[in-house]
Amino acid sequence: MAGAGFESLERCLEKHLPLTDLQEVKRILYGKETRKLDLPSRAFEAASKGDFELQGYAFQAVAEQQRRPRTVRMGLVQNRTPLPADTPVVKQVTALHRRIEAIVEVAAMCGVNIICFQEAWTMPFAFCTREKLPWTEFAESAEDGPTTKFCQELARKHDMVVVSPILERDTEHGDILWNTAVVISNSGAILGKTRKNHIPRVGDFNESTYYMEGNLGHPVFQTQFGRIAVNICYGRHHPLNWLMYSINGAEVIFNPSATIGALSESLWPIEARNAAIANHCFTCAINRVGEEFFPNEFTSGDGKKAHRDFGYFYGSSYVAAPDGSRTPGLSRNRDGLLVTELDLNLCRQVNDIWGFKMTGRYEMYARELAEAVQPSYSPKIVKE
Ligand SMILES: NC(=O)NCCC(=O)O
Repeated sequence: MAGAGFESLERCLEKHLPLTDLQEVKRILYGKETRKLDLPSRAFEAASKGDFELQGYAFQAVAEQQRRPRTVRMGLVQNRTPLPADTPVVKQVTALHRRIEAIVEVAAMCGVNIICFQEAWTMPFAFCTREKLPWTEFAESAEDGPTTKFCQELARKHDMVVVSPILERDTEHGDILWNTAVVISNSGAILGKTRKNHIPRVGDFNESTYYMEGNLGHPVFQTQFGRIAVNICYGRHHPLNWLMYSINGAEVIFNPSATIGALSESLWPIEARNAAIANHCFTCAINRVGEEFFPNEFTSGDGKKAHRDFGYFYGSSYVAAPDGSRTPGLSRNRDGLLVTELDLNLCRQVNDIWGFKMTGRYEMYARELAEAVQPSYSPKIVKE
């Protein structure tokens, strides 16, 4: 399994393929080419000084007669946890706030309107350990926790919508924990929150030890820069989850994630991209980077020896468009900011061409699914 040594699929192709082959391979693998964004040189300088990657691409839509282009810029952030997992909790959170603050400064230089961080961005991904303390101490109120306050400051300062996926402690409902994304308007007001609907029970992703499936449905947030939704990590394996955000009107669906190479790397380029195609919307797939080590050994329930690491988080964050095109990914081994310019008019344009909403036969599936979930249901298998 490749670790930090393998930088990215794109670099590998660029290194080994002759230019004409590369163009054809990219056309087939990535769809219509995304234009490189002309970002300010001071942004690249700041990124280089801050030791993170900066890439920018634009998706284009056709000019329409009756609608002006709805051009917005998204920022996707992927990062390592800067301090070891056994550092005191507040120090870790503060270090992550400082790291993100620096990246958001660069996003602001690049004119980003909406920024999204990775899943549970204020903490190491400690759910593999199945231990409660100190990990549950990373949980915060979505409404007035220190991280939400920090993000409100960022939003006001930079006139930017901030999507902040955190471990939430809901003090109004028995102090229970949730895997939540807080959506903060560019005014600094909290627009609302949304919760992870599908909880993994796979490999070391022992997340059901900590929280349950979300109970807020599929909210879509109307921001000044378009309608957005958040499908957190493992939710990307569930096509109906994407569909419901889309049915509620999402034009852009973020997928803040934490996933490792051994489990999902070959699925990663497909799932969010397929969701963009199937739902006539943009999707933004974000993954964390690097390795995380925990103080106590844990087993993975696979008969192998106990260990202290989670595996390799492979970054590779990218954006996919409704026409099936996608940006190259950020690297597998560095912190990064991916800036993308989208014309949201592309969603309706592709809908008019492919018509998946029109041909989706949702009433047929609603009826059949309603029958299929009844305990008395038996599969309709035709036998000789
Ligand atoms: N964080 C999370 O849900 N990870 C599950 C693994 C995956 O979906 O790739």
